[in-house]
Amino acid sequence: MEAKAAQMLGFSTLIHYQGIERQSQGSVKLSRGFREPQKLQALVLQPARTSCSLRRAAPLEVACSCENLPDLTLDSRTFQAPLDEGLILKTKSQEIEPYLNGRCIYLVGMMGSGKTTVGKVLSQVLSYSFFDSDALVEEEVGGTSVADIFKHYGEGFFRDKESEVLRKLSLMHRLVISTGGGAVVRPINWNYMHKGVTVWLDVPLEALAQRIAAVGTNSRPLLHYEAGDAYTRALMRLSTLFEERGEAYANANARVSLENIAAKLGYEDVLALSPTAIAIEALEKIEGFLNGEGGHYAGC
Ligand SMILES: Nc1ncnc2c1ncn2[C@@H]1O[C@H](COP(=O)(O)OP(=O)(O)OP(=O)(O)O)[C@@H](O)[C@H]1O
Ligand SMILES: O=C(O)C1=C[C@@H](O)[C@@H](O)[C@H](O)C1
Repeated sequence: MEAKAAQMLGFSTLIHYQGIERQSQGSVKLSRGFREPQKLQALVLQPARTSCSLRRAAPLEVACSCENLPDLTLDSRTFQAPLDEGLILKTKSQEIEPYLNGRCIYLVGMMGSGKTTVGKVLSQVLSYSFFDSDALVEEEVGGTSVADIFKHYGEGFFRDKESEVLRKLSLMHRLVISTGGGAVVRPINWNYMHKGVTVWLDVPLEALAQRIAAVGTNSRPLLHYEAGDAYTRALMRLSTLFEERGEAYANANARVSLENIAAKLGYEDVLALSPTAIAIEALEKIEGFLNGEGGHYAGC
């Protein structure tokens, strides 16, 4: 099945993870089976803990170490595998979709963590509908923006509306929901969200601050205080919020750490990760959760 998948994805070579030695970041040594440097378009397969899983091929520097051949290091750019993330995403979503049984996916995470961006990708690939709970609150309050709701009615009023929106959503199926960054603070909201599968997008605060500084804080009232440049302001406020909420996010069924994805794929900067790469990781983590639920899902 793995060979078929590699062929389907257009890779000429399939390398099992056990057959390579990691040299340094982004570089591997092929320990057997490669007699000479070849023009590889390699798919590296790394068995996931719970089921076989297609790993994205990171840029590879290939070194040959067969008998009679000196180790050779080849230019990683020459051997960078084409990355059909879209196809991997589709394959993974088709694998797990039946086991979700229509349960909704709730994305939780700090402001700017990508819940909306990644949520839309997930909803599309799972053929689910997408909802943003902040947008639903705005509708409930006659089209008033979140910033104006905070300003005119206060945070408590907003939180009540948010809980009401989550209660209504918990009665529905086949939705991906981007929740408000603070939805995790009220225990009652977890009662609603745990009707589905909850996924925490865990993004380093510095990266969040960079994203938020780029778009401004006007629509994010809880970030709209401190003096200083936009990045420092956002970082200070995010740090305080995260101290209050870190534990609450950890209630989610699955944690998607952008730092972990970046390390796996050989990126130095989490901001370089595409929404698709993050969505693939989210599906893999959801798969892990479904596996742990009591053997309902055995993967491939
Ligand atoms: N993987 C990504 N690559 C590039 N830009 C991204 C990525 N994820 C999110 N962004 C950008 O970061 C900003 C915040 O993302 P998004 O609105 O999806 O986050 P959010 O978690 O829904 O935020 P909030 O809770 O504040 O509504 C947006 O400008 C979005 O385009
Ligand atoms: O982190 C938060 O508390 C918030 C995040 C946004 O999504 C909005 O729900 C609102 O601005 C509050």
